Amino acid sequence: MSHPNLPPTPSAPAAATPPLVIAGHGTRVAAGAAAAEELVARVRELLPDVQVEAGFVELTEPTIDAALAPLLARAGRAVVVPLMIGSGGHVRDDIPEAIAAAQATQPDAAVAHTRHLGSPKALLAAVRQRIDAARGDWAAADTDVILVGRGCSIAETNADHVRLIRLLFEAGGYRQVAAAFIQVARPSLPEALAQAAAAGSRRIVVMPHFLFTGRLDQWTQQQTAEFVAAHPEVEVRVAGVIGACTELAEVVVQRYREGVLKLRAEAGSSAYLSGLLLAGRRVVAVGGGCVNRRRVPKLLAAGAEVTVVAPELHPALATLAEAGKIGWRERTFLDSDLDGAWYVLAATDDPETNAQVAAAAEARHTFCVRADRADQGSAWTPATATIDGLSVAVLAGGDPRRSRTVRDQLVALWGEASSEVSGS
Ligand SMILES: C[C@@]1(CC(=O)O)C2=NC(=C\c3[nH]c(c(CCC(=O)O)c3CC(=O)O)Cc3[nH]c(c(CC(=O)O)c3CCC(=O)O)/C=C3\N/C(=C\2)[C@@H](CCC(=O)O)[C@]3(C)CC(=O)O)/[C@H]1CCC(=O)O
Ligand SMILES: NC(=O)c1ccc[n+]([C@@H]2O[C@H](COP(=O)([O-])OP(=O)(O)OC[C@H]3O[C@@H](n4cnc5c(N)ncnc54)[C@H](O)[C@@H]3O)[C@@H](O)[C@H]2O)c1
Repeated sequence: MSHPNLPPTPSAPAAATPPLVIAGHGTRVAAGAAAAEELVARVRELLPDVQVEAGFVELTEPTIDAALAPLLARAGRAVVVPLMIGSGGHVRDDIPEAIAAAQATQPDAAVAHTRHLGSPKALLAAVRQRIDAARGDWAAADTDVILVGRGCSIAETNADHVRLIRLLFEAGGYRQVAAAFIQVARPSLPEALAQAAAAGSRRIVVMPHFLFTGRLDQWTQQQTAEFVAAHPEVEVRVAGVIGACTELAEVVVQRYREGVLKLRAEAGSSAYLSGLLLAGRRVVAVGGGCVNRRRVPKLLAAGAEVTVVAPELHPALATLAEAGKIGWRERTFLDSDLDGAWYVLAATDDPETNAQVAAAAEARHTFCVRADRADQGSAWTPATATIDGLSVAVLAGGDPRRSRTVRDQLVALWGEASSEVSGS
């Protein structure tokens, strides 16, 4: 089922492949800039149908807004993935500001700014490979690891780094794993090295937990060299940075896919979902057949005062009429039936009558569902369920089988979740 006023299906090419901006930090170090380019090339290989560009917060051209603006002009939307391990000021402030600057040039364009990279399993595996490559012939159980992060003024970001210490310790079988920060936060790398040596460590791998080589990596090497010169009794090896590896490219692609979903979710629907409180309000259902037979009991459950207009009624509706639970006008529809109505269902088997009902409702500024023509009404009926006071309503842009299926899946999920909670 498809209608001209409905949003495009997700399989339309424009929806499937919004362009991607990989938002990196930028560096003064040529090898670091080259690694960023290599990473972009790897992501392009993984996403052959997507235009992939890089933009940088500082030090490397182009800026994020300069990379993003032409993509928004062309495609009207884009995904921005921060090429950053932690969520510091760049992710929280600089990238949103750059996005806002690009959007100022294309006010109607949609941008999905995804999560930062974090430390998913794939990246952690790459970190372990770097540590183990540096460790070489040393047994893991004899090796201490110091994981060097950038350091940030935001405590949560530093805490994320410390969390990795535990994960690496559990996964790697090392003697000890400790955290250090190259800037802002403590312990500094010299402090962490001194502490490890004082605690008896004789073999230490220093892991610069940075994406690419750059100043932070250079400082890590310098500070380690100074420590080694002063402590000949301790052997220290410095591991390589994460680098433009497949694992990193795959995490970027994963973030991109999350961004595409976000764009689709934000694109919205031509229906604005709302919960109608109909208690004590008059609702007119025109037609006494199968469709209204399904819908009228739900309207009654919501407390609506329902009047059905139809020459004949489905037996279930007739029972309700006999019991005085609904009003019944035993005839064909008249426009005046809608006087005083808050909500209207046009569900006869005669399209002309349904059109007349919809027009009369429109003239009264009353919302009206047209059961035979999704595109001609002013409201749609979702597939619904209410369990323990939680209601779900699913619309599928006029595809009721899809909304019913998803509703049923949500109910099943809800059942599983509640049985987990109750332990039954
Ligand atoms: C979800 C549900 C809610 C409910 O009704 O409570 C609902 N339809 C349901 C069932 C159902 N609908 C149809 C069949 C028979 C055929 C089949 O099996 O496919 C069955 C099955 C049956 O009757 O058993 C056919 C049909 N439906 C519409 C058209 C006209 C058109 O598309 O233009 C035609 C073709 C008519 C023709 O051929 O002339 C239109 C609409 N139906 C909607 C809702 C709205 C879209 C909501 C959304 O975005 O999903 C919308 C646009 C307007 C509206 O009516 O509100 C409910 C499942 C609830 C549940 O299971 O609890
Ligand atoms: N939206 C949906 O979920 C859905 C599902 C199935 C069918 N449909 C569509 O909705 C229409 C109605 O479906 P149904 O299964 O309820 O039909 P049905 O044949 O069971 O019932 C039609 C009803 O309309 C009444 N009617 C006919 N002319 C009328 C008039 N001028 N004034 C008042 N009442 C009048 C009849 O007396 C009967 O009660 C179908 O023709 C079909 O196009 C919609």
